Amino acid sequence: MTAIHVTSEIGKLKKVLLHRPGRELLNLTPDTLERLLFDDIPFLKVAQEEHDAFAKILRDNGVEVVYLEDLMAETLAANPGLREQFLKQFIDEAGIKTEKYKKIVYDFLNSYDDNKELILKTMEGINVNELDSKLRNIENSLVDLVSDESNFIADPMPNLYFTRDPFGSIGNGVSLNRMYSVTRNRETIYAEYIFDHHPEYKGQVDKYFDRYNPFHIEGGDILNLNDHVLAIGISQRTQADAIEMIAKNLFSHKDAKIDTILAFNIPNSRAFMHLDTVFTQIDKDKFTVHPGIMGPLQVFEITADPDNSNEVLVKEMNDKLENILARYLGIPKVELIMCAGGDKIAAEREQWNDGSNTLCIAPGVIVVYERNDVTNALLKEKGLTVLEMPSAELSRGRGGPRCMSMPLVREEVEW
Ligand SMILES: NC(=[NH2+])NCCC[C@H](N)C(=O)O
Repeated sequence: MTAIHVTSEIGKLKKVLLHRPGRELLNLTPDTLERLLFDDIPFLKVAQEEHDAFAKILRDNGVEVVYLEDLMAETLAANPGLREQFLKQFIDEAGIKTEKYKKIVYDFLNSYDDNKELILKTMEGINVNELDSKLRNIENSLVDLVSDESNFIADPMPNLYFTRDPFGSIGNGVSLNRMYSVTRNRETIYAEYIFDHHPEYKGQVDKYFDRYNPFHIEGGDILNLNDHVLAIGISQRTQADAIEMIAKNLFSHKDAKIDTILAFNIPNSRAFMHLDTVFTQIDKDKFTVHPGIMGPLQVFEITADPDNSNEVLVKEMNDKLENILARYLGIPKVELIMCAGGDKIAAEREQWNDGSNTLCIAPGVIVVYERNDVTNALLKEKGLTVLEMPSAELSRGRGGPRCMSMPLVREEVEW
């Protein structure tokens, strides 16, 4: 079996990557919420219970659940020399500038013997008070003290439980993303180490995009329609330039099967930050859609330029969304199911709480947030198997079941 294998949004899910929300959520404060992309502070204990319920639904349905923190700890355990390199890179990317502080933080982190504890600490963030005893003997550094907006010498990474975004599985490879925000860009370091050094992934995973590229793209915008067509959102998080770049990389890669990308231009707003907040596939011929995007949505087809491998051909599709999807999926008809049935207020409320953001674990079988009862009732009426998870606290981070999961292996779909 290949380490990564994802050629659809709906094929039976075999293996998925999650991150159980941890102490990083305890380091959110009212002043940092906006910068750290949260709308409120979740109650950690309940958020963890909800997340465990999510993992249980997946396991009960035959999915192997692996955790980011475990893969990363295994990566360090398998490569004893790597800890030093990882810590130095982590410290640099946390924005710690002076040699003195670098050394203090390095020693502090390196004192964690257990690899998993170390990884969880890097995720949690480091408050300057934790280093106090070590700082007592040195002068404070003006550079580090004035450049820090909070007491954190390394910021927490509270968005890590949205494992959908730092990389995206495409066929047997990945897009290792450069993120839109400073706070989330640090998250991709874990995927970089896992794909480069974890015994199961090293040398097995092609990279179609790299975190050091100049343009940003996030996994919530990347949807695998089938083994040769991707949909990618042009959104707050994903730039058109990044899509052209990944298109060229995919079209020229000898092992990648993707020959067409549909770029969905969606309005740039907090509520619609990624394509998957307004649009997910739930069955071979069914998608959930937020009615708010139907007017402004533009779809572009991107294909290889047969005359010039450095260029791509781009064409605007002037047709109804359901017709475009049916054509590229090669099926007669597609049904779009509107969030909350299209009622304006209910649709806006439920979309805000990720009513359109479903995780499909087999054709017609989806995991959803329980709170979106109007949309969920409609999905049941349409014949879907709807697996509901609790969501009072997790939803405060503005992401749903699809955002909280990264499929690593799915079965092929018989179209
Ligand atoms: N794939 C998604 N829709 N992810 C949602 C991520 C939410 C997160 N707070 C952010 O702003 O980045």
